[in-house]
Amino acid sequence: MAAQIWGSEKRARRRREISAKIAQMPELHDSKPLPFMTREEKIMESARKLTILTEKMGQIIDPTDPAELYHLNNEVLGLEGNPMALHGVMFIPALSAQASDEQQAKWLPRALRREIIGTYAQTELGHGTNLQNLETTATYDLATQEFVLHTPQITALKWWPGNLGKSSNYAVVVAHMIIKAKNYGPHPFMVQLRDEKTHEPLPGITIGDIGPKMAYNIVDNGFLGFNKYRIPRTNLLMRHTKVEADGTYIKPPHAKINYSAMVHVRAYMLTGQAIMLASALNIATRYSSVRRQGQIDKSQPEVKVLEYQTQQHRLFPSIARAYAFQFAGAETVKLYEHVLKEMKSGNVSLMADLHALTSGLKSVVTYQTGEGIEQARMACGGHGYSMASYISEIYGVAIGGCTYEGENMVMLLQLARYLVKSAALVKSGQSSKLGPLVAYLGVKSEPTSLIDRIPNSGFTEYVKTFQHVSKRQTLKAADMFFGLMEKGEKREIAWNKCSVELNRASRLHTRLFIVEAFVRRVNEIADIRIKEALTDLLHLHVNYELLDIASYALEDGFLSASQLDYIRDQVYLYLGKIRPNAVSLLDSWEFSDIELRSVLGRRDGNVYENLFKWAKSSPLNKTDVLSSVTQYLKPMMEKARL
Ligand SMILES: CCCCCCCC/C=C\CCCCCCCCCCC/C=C/C(=O)SCCNC(=O)CCNC(=O)[C@H](O)C(C)(C)COP(=O)(O)OP(=O)(O)OC[C@H]1O[C@@H](n2cnc3c(N)ncnc32)[C@H](O)[C@@H]1OP(=O)(O)O
Ligand SMILES: Cc1cc2nc3c(=O)[nH]c(=O)nc-3n(C[C@H](O)[C@H](O)[C@H](O)COP(=O)(O)OP(=O)(O)OC[C@H]3O[C@@H](n4cnc5c(N)ncnc54)[C@H](O)[C@@H]3O)c2cc1C
Repeated sequence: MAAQIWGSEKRARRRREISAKIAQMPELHDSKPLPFMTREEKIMESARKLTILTEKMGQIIDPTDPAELYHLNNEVLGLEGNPMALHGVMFIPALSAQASDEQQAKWLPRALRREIIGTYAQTELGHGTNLQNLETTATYDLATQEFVLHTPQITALKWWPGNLGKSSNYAVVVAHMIIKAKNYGPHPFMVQLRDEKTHEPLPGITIGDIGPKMAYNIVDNGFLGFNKYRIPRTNLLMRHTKVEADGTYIKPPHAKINYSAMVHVRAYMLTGQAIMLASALNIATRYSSVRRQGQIDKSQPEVKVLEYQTQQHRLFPSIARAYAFQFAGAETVKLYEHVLKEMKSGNVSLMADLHALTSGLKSVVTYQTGEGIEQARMACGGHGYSMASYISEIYGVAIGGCTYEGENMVMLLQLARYLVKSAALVKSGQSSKLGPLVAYLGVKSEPTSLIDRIPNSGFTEYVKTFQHVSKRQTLKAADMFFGLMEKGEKREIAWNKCSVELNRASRLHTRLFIVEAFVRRVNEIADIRIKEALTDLLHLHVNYELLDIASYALEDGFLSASQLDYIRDQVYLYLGKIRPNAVSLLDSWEFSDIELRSVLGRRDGNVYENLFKWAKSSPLNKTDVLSSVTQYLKPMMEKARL
């Protein structure tokens, strides 16, 4: 099963080897539990480990393999980030995709050797979503052949970029490029922020940390202002766009090609979210098979809480989602790598499809991951609320994904633009022009669903039902939009009035893609036992998901009330079938105790003893009487007693 999850036997084996090596290297372990550290201590601890990794990484992993890097990162540095998180996740990808060969030769080897640390500085205090209204300017000075970076007012301060505040000395900065008074829109520039020897901010740069956040507190998300700060013309990233010395602008082959670093993260973060969901579920499911509370049959001893159907219903559909996200994420990464290669050689024809797909997936996956992790926390009762479970930290980190790389509603609306264009093709009789991901929009469906009507139909009827609801909602939302425009509404006003319906269409389309990716994967599996276990999980997935969106299929009679009862019964049936495999389905992800960082989710199940040990190690317990008591509470009580 690990081979299915991680993509191959070799990958699963490599993960095990890497975990085993890390287990033998105490210098790479947390020196104490992260929840007991202050933010400064955590940052220090993380930087300490990063420097060891820089020295020893080659002995542990193949540093050119992103999957191995990511595993190393999760084991050693953990989910809460590190002082170089953005360096690997966005700075290097931005340079790789957007810098010319000459620029890459100059900067990439230095970045890869970690001579410099970089980040991606785009969002500002006043604008994150609406990139056209970013306010930082890069004005070309023809006389000196330099760009002058400037922050005209407080809302133009860069705000949020990870590791910008304290760690990075370089950044890819996105600014509006102005040449001879003409604004060419946001463009990426390579900018040195700090002196390479002293690490002091360079003159003309204001920089710092934005303060503690809901989670990710090892990352120094920062602010950045420029006061007429000059950089050479050749620091504009010029793989696709060029500015000649005389100010001539050569436009890129696609207007949004400079957004590739964002698409990179949107594509890669899906499996990251799956890992966080599976981690939280692994903790909750293991604990649920240790925790005994109450009886189902009063004549029997107390049961493991995992025996309760409500507990299974809380956890198991999310186990199915974690697998589904992992499989859909793996497909998306492959597609992204393919499109990136094509883009580099000038073929930009697949960019719109990739953008639509990653926008929808990013939104649905982060939202459902958040839901699943929060349910996992609640499923652990009181101990889930303790930082000893570590689930709240996983939740805080995962939920950030709903906002970064494009706020979820906004990204769903991006996919909706693509769906509405596709609907227009269907309506004008041009269904043959639909791309493969939306081809179903042009296919006439049966009048009613055949779920439970055709024996041994596998998942086909389920997929058709998802297709039906997705198609119907897309066409309905598009009709609403076109109808408003026909009545004379301006395009943008009409769009806003339909946006809730449009986003519903985007979610349904994305959920269909996720179901299809799960079905594709299960169909490929040769090993009978693995196929059986995953088929059970897929049964739970399709029935649970369909029940969740049933109103869309009920309102036009595509599904009947009796079919709905059948679907509900199937959910209960598969909860029971999955129960014996539940812990194994999560243990198969092979998270080590080092990586999980959870007292509740320990592999050995020795929860109570270790919870007590953990509590005793709290800094508050170093002394029996705290100074808050001697200084305030004790005098108060004494005064009251007089
Ligand atoms: C030991 C060391 C360990 C290191 C480990 C490294 C290992 C790495 C491996 C794995 C990585 C794992 C990843 C895990 C990650 C977690 C880390 C967390 C880091 C978090 C970092 C966060 C960073 C950020 O948030 S950066 C800032 C992101 N900001 C946004 O996303 C802004 C959102 N807004 C937008 O994108 C745009 O404004 C917009 C799309 C909403 C609108 O754009 P605009 O230009 O205004 O558009 P408009 O003129 O209206 O035109 C719209 C048309 O353009 C089309 N379009 C838009 N975008 C694209 C695109 N990208 N591609 C193609 N087409 C695009 C759009 O469809 C419209 O087309 P139409 O035809 O007109 O409909
Ligand atoms: C943990 C974290 C890490 C980050 N890292 C980085 C980084 O490294 N580099 C970087 O540059 N940035 C980074 N960001 C910033 C992030 O990319 C932005 O916060 C994000 O893109 C959302 O933009 P915003 O904050 O402007 O939200 P807003 O756009 O102000 O969103 C507020 C509300 O308005 C709604 N809204 C906005 N526009 C529309 C619209 N057109 N239609 C409908 N609704 C709309 C949204 O849906 C939301 O409900 C990070 C953010 C976080 C939380």
